[in-house]
Amino acid sequence: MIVTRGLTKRYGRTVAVDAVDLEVREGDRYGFLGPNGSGKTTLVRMLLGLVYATSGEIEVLGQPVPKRLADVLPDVGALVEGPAAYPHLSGRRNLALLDAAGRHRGRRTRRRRIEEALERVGLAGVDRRPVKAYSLGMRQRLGLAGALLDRPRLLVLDEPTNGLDPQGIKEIRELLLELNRDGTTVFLSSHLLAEIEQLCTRVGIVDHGRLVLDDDVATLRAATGRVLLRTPDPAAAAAVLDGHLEHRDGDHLVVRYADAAELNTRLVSAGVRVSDLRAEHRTLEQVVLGVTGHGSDRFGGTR
Ligand SMILES: Nc1ncnc2c1ncn2[C@@H]1O[C@H](COP(=O)(O)OP(=O)(O)OP(=O)(O)O)[C@@H](O)[C@H]1O
Repeated sequence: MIVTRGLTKRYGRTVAVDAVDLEVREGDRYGFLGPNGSGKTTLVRMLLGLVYATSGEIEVLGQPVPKRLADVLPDVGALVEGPAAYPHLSGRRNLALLDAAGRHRGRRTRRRRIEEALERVGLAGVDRRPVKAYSLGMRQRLGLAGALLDRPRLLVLDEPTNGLDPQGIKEIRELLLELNRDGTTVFLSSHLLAEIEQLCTRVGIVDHGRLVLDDDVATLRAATGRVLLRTPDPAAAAAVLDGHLEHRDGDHLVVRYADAAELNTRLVSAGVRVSDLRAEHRTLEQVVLGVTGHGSDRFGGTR
């Protein structure tokens, strides 16, 4: 759906995007994660032909960009850096103009397309007030509605939840999940770890313009081989688990054990009561820390 090879963008001495090889496959929910200033917006703009690369290649939907941009754009819904809209017109009017400018579709069905798009982004009840009276969150939703008018195969979204409150973020996440279930590939950039962790199937981590990691979220979050255990009988548990015990703090035990279910059986058969037991998984934050040395202070783990 998206392939880049050696994609580079320089602004004078600043290398905003540095030799990025990216591959987004059909059906992915791909999160492009990086701290502010790491080059996310520049890369997104290059994908959409808004900025020319200094060097490297881009393919979107199998076509070279920017060469075949006109063929590609009708199938791509995009939202970059705060959506543009005519501030003195209503949201519906803005969508009508966008729809008219898009690929040739019947005027008679325009109203339905607009109402459907507004409905999907939670703006169905919006009145006639001009966009300049909208909150940032409403503008963001309107931008998304615009990106959905064409029922795109691919959505490219730069920080789509910027300016939204937690409820708004959740709604956008659910919307993107639903669109993805219906077959839309989603590529989004974000500096929010939690957002990527909750939404994405794949993650690319960018730091100072370089792609430092690109993998399935499930692989990154694989079990560590340790089990976190809580028991009212810690001494008895420690005796049973001789050789496997890594750490003990009161009734909390950290055990090196590959199979959590088997460990549970072993404890219970030995008469050790278990109040909590779970396989430990790496968090995305630990993964990010491992490859960049930066934690959620730079990545915005929470809002
Ligand atoms: N038009 C430009 N002219 C000069 N430098 C630029 C330009 N656009 C971006 N840069 C520089 O390129 C680097 C990457 O910027 P970019 O906006 O792509 O990062 P980002 O990860 O999207 O950050 P943010 O989340 O803050 O938007 C930064 O150092 C920025 O200052």
